[in-house]
Amino acid sequence: MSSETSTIGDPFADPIAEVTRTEPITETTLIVGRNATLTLGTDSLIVLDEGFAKERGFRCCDLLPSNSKNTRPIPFHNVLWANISEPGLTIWFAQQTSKDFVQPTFISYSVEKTNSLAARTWISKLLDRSYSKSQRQKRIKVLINPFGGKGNAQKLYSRDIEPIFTAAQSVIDVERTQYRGHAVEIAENLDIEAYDVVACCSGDGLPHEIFNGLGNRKDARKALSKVAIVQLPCGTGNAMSWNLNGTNSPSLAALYVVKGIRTPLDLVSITQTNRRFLSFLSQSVGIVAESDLATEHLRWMGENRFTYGILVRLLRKTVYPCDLAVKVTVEDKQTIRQHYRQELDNRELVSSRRAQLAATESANNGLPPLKFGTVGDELPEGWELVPYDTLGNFYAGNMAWMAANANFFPAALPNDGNIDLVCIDGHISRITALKSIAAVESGAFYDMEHVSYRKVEGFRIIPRDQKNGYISIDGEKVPFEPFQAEIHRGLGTVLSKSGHIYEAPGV
Ligand SMILES: Nc1ncnc2c1ncn2[C@@H]1O[C@H](COP(=O)(O)OP(=O)(O)OP(=O)(O)O)[C@@H](O)[C@H]1O
Repeated sequence: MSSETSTIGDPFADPIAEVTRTEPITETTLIVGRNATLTLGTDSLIVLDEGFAKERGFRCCDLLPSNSKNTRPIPFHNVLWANISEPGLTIWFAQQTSKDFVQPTFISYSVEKTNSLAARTWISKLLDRSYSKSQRQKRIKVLINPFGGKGNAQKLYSRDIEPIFTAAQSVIDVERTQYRGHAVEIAENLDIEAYDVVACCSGDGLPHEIFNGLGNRKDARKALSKVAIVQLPCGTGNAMSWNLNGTNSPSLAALYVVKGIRTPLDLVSITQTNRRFLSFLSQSVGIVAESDLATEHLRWMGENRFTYGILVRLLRKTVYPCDLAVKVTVEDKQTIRQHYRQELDNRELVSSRRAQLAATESANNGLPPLKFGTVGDELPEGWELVPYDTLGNFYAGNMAWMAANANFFPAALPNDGNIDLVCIDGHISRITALKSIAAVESGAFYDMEHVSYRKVEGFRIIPRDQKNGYISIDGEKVPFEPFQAEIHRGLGTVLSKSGHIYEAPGV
């Protein structure tokens, strides 16, 4: 285990020291055997081996792209582990065999006894460069939903994911979920001192359950800040993996978990009747919820069932009347764009990306108190219920991509303390409606005049004049009843590629 994992004292301190290693690296080249050297380059380990030309002395699957006859680069990002033992020095790395697939392999060289101290020092520098800010040898609780997606999560785990974790010397503990809601119970009872990560081999359903299980605990805030929740995409909806790692490939996602940077994630409290629960992805009322949840009978259509559901409703000009009160933080698109662009260069520390705790609150407390109360309370001061008689689409997002190619919330940020809210009137022309669908994919959606896009801290929505309808929270159906939402800045923790933005194209 890396020596950087100590969190003694402040339970909200990130276990990964937020330091940039600036020590000068004087010895970057290691001579291995008579005819080979290993050099730490700018982004890659450069393997120079006279034997490559003859294909001798290089004990690996040997499918690396070749720079020259004798030289092969291995990007630091792909280096999983390195060690020295009796036979010599071995470096494990994830080898890209196609655009969407990596698999672990290794190179191995003998090292002279007299050179072993230098080799150990060199390995330590190699691992520093390969892991940078990411924690090494993460302790991972793996959850597999045997029924996720097409029911092949177990197969994907064994074939694509586990070998990467093992080669990276991760400490793994695997459990299969047995029934709906099982992951909530697992998170409620998890020994949070024993794990750094909960990795869900599933769609977006299991991460939703884990956030909620941790949120139900007496030490919710500590648990949510200590344990990072990640998705290894094995479901039908894999929005979490798309947003945080830009991929739907289980093996690439596994590599990103190994190299992931701890990132605080805003979470949203939802109150409905007497219940309070957490949402990490989206809340929708109307067309999006209905197109997803009311088309279960069309599962045979695959991903097209959602588009089909939307088209049918758009052509019928379906409306979803409601009363809506919103606590807006940024109203106009140009200011939102500036807000987003500022974040691109923001290298703020993990600790300051979480909401500050009031001095009186203990780190071990449960969920933060609700600033705006519950849906059953009087409207908070300054909020006003506005009737929306012809609302067509109410869609609130905490992440950008809602599915592959569905970048509904291009200005969404992991921890800016805002929910992005899109509202569209249901009486727009059919042509405009159809253009909007195409625009979501092309990226032109945000700037369309009829698309209202706001950043908000909370909202209350009261559907009316409809007997039955659909409300979707993170893709899960909840009762068709009024609900209120409120954001908590950086309450949760995930691992991401960048550490501060989503992988979807922004604004
Ligand atoms: N063994 C199980 N039997 C039945 N349901 C389960 C089991 N394990 C997990 N679940 C439930 O499956 C649901 C969907 O999970 P997940 O998101 O992983 O899959 P998905 O393929 O994206 O599914 P969906 O398309 O239904 O959202 C979750 O609500 C979870 O509680």
